[in-house]
Amino acid sequence: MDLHAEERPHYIHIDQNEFTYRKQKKQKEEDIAVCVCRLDLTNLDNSCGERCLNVLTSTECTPGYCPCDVYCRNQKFQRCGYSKTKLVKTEGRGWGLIADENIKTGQFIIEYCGEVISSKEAWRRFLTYESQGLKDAYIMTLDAHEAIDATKKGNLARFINHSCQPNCETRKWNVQGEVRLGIFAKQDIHTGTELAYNYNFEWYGGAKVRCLCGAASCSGFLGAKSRAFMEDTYLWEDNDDRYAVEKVPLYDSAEDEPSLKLLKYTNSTARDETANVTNEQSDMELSTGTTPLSGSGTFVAKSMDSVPEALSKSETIQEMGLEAKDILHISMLSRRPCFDATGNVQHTPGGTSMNGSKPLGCRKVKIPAEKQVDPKLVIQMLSSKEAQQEVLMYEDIKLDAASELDSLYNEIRPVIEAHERQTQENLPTSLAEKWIEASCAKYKAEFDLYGSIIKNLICNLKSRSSESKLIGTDDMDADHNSEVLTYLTY
Ligand SMILES: C[S@@+](CC[C@H](N)C(=O)[O-])C[C@H]1O[C@@H](n2cnc3c(N)ncnc32)[C@H](O)[C@@H]1O
Repeated sequence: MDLHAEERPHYIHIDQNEFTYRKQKKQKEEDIAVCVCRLDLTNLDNSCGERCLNVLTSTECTPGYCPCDVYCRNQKFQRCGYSKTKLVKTEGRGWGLIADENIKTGQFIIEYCGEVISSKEAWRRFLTYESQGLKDAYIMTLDAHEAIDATKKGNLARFINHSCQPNCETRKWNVQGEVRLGIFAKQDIHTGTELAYNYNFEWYGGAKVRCLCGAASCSGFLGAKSRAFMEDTYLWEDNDDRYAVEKVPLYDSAEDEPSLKLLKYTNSTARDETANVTNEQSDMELSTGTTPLSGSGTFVAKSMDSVPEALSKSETIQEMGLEAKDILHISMLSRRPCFDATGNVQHTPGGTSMNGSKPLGCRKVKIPAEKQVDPKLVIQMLSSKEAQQEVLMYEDIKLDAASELDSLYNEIRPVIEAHERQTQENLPTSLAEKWIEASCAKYKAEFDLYGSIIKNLICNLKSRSSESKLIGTDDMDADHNSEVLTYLTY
């Protein structure tokens, strides 16, 4: 570092996160993800490269368990495999970090290290630092429950400044059971270029810092989309039209984040094709933003980790007419098991981005009604005993699968409650696997039941119409057939 000693910023350098409010997790052997890469000493570039199953799910290989052994290239966080960077003094933005080599798109630059603390503690520290007059803020969100504070202890990543048009981004990786925050290149970066990422969503820095990034699309403030910005009741400076209320950007998490529409479970009649839901309370959404609750009936959670937090909002859930297990069920089944490119947490819901959408709660949502088929009624329409027995058998299997899933939920409940008390234990992989298996079994049972109903109704229809042609009772069967056809249309 080309700095005079007296100018050097004061902080304690650490290479690994420190755990001050809880113990670091010890990964259980059964939870270690082992990839299927093959060590090829003649081509070491293949050792846990971009096609490694762990790399694809943003999980680092665990030393001693990777088939590529010491040649594994997927342990960059653990081995501090950083890009070369240099600390420099910027104009107006304090210290900053520049690239000290050419960096390629997607390249890991550095881990954001600091003290891992609870979100509650993060807010407490943020207010304390602010009251102490600390100008620079160094607390970043890790997940829905935790943050990293690099104010007193950290590494060079703490010097990376914010830009509204950044060349870097944050991504979360799973390293031996802990989530870790890394800074990655969003584009090719030439040596000597300042590194910057967008602090939005992740930053505990308040709304009072004017952004000097100089980008044409600059939002005016640091963390303009952060929770702090939205909640802060700061009195704007007089005669400064950058602080004019109408110029303060409105935050709509749906514009930036993938979201998942949760369909409300309805007991609507089979003839209801769709329901146009304008009632705000019927519009429920899981998205990946950090804002906890925005708008009545809108439910925003950050990640799989947030589901339990989401569940604790029991009032909202009751308003929605949803049971906690329904939410867990839907969210668990709709996750992609990887981190997304925008740096959001692993296992984000795989919904679509909703650019240009109206503010939440005002949108009209077309929700298809769930159609109910009663197998007992279907059985009455079937003339063959075998057909009736087959449908009954599949119905039994479906009921068993549903009750298996319900009882498994009771096993998962303590983990959810632990999350709510913030003494969090992650859901053990074995239990998560059981849940997925039980969910799949239930879907298969439903598929088999409805498949059997369709097949037997069609056979019934065909045999009745050929019989009635033979004995001339076409009209008598017309009513019955139209009833069957109604069911088949469902
Ligand atoms: C994580 S620190 C970055 C390193 C900091 N510049 C330093 O000297 O230690 C975040 C602080 O840097 C400053 N900063 C970062 N990006 C900025 C920007 N685009 N405009 C103005 N200030 C910025 C703000 O004071 C912010 O609280």
